[in-house]
Amino acid sequence: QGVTEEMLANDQTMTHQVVTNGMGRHLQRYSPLDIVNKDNVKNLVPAWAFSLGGEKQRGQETQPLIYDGIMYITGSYSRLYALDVNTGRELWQYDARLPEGILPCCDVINRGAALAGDKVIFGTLDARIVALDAKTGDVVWRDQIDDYKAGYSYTAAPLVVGDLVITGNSGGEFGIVGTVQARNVDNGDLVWERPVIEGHMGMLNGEESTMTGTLNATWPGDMWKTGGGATWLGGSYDADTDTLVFGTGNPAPWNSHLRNAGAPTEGNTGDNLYAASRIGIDPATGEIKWHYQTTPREGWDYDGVNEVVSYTDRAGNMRYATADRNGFFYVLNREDGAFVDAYPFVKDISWASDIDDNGRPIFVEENRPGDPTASTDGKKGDVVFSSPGFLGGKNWMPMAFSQRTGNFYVPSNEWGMDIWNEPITYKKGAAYLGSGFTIKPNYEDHIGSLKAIDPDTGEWKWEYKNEAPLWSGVMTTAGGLVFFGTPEGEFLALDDETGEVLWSFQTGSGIVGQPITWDQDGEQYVSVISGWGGAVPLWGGEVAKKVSYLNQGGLLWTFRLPKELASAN
Ligand SMILES: O=C(O)c1cc(C(=O)O)c2c(n1)C(=O)C(=O)c1cc(C(=O)O)[nH]c1-2
Repeated sequence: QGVTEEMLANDQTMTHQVVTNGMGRHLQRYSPLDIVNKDNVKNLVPAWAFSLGGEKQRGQETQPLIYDGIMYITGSYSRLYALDVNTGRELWQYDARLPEGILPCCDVINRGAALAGDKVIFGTLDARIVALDAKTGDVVWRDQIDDYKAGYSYTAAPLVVGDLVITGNSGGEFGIVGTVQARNVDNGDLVWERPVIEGHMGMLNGEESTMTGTLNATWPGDMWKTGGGATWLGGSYDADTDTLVFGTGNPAPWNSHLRNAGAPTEGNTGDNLYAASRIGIDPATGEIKWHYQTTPREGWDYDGVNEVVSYTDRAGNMRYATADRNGFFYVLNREDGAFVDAYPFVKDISWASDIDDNGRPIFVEENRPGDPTASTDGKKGDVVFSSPGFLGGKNWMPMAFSQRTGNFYVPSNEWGMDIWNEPITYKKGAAYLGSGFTIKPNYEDHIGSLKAIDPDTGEWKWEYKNEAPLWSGVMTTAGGLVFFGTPEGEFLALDDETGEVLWSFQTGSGIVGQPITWDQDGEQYVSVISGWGGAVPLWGGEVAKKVSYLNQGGLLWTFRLPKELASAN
């Protein structure tokens, strides 16, 4: 029988296993375990470590899953490993053996697998989805999400809801079209496909389905055909409203003047729906139920993919929270995705002065990169400094919510960029940006900034500064702890009320993975993968130079609090 729908639904409270990404479908990354607490966390010790081995040590972003004595992790270059959770020994591994010519934009990473019944399912950089027998690693079924030669790839953890496995796609830098696909989890048959760019037709049970919105209302000419909006971080399922929630990436190309977004015209807003948005989807049909666009008229690569966490606020309202690339932390209504409030979560936002009462940004027009056609040679538009930089006030690394404090713990970065636009035309499989950029730190002593944020008021309760940009997931526990890692290799536990460092461990490489915790035989365990990589070393420019001393790696660390040390001082 294996992993059931009931287990997926109750993952947050079934603390002896971890069967969902996000440690529960609400994506709170909050564990009710308090065996490890503020007093005894200093006694946490390594239980075992596992090396992913070989030369393929890069960007390890996985969140481990645990079921029936087995830990499942994915590794760089589309590999999946099953480990004995007691010893860390490898049981089996699957290597997707990627073809030449894959086009991932932002390193050869993977963020994790999904469990369903007796299968473990993951997506690969050549835009395939593979279902394996969870006990043996044998392939049960395999399917193609899209054409890797056109720039499609896949990096997210798939999502399982009932008898469907649901995936997004990557490739926004190549003018692909963002879609969400639902397959039958038993055999991989496509049930529906939902493009998220206006104008494209969807599919339902093999038939063409309704169009996503009104053709051309927000895009000029036929720019929508290669309009981007990659759904590259995957999504989540809100069972309380029976809604799939997916974020969509930047519209393509980056040069906003080619999409009417620079200067909207009569009858064409240049908002470029549904890029840079969050969308609610009906899991039965793939129809869009609601959308909220975080960055209309996008022009800075502010993908709208960041995770949407479901929670209940202090007044008892059902809310979503999401911390966007654009530097604003948004609160939405879970019933209909409607805008409730927005606050800055980084210090120096310069592209917009605020978000108005309708949830629309108040643009600072002079901080939009200029139109190259207005320049003397037509080749380079005006250079502007915008903050945050294109890698975002926060990128993909997930924040956590604490049911104990009611606060969010947001891994953010304080940086800006010089950015300019250039002419570009679409060519299959070629980068489709029409922009150039240089990321710049906003402060001498830190870029990374973990903030405890009260979602009701937007107040920052405390801030932990880190020299390098933060790129790891965050986890909170009922023991009053906030776990996360740094590119410098430290795995840290902070006090959730003060931000004080209570424990740290040097893992040997930069941490860009996502921690989990579970319990077994009355003891609490914590795991995280270490292995520097992802977008920062590739695209960070000046910042990449600053962190070029950091070593690659690939080690899964598991820590434990031995019973005899739980009460010791
Ligand atoms: O538009 C896209 O399709 C797309 C995909 C990905 C990805 O799949 O990793 C990233 C981005 N964009 C992106 O903009 C970005 O900053 C980024 C960072 C990372 C990473 O893993 O460190 N991936 C991606």
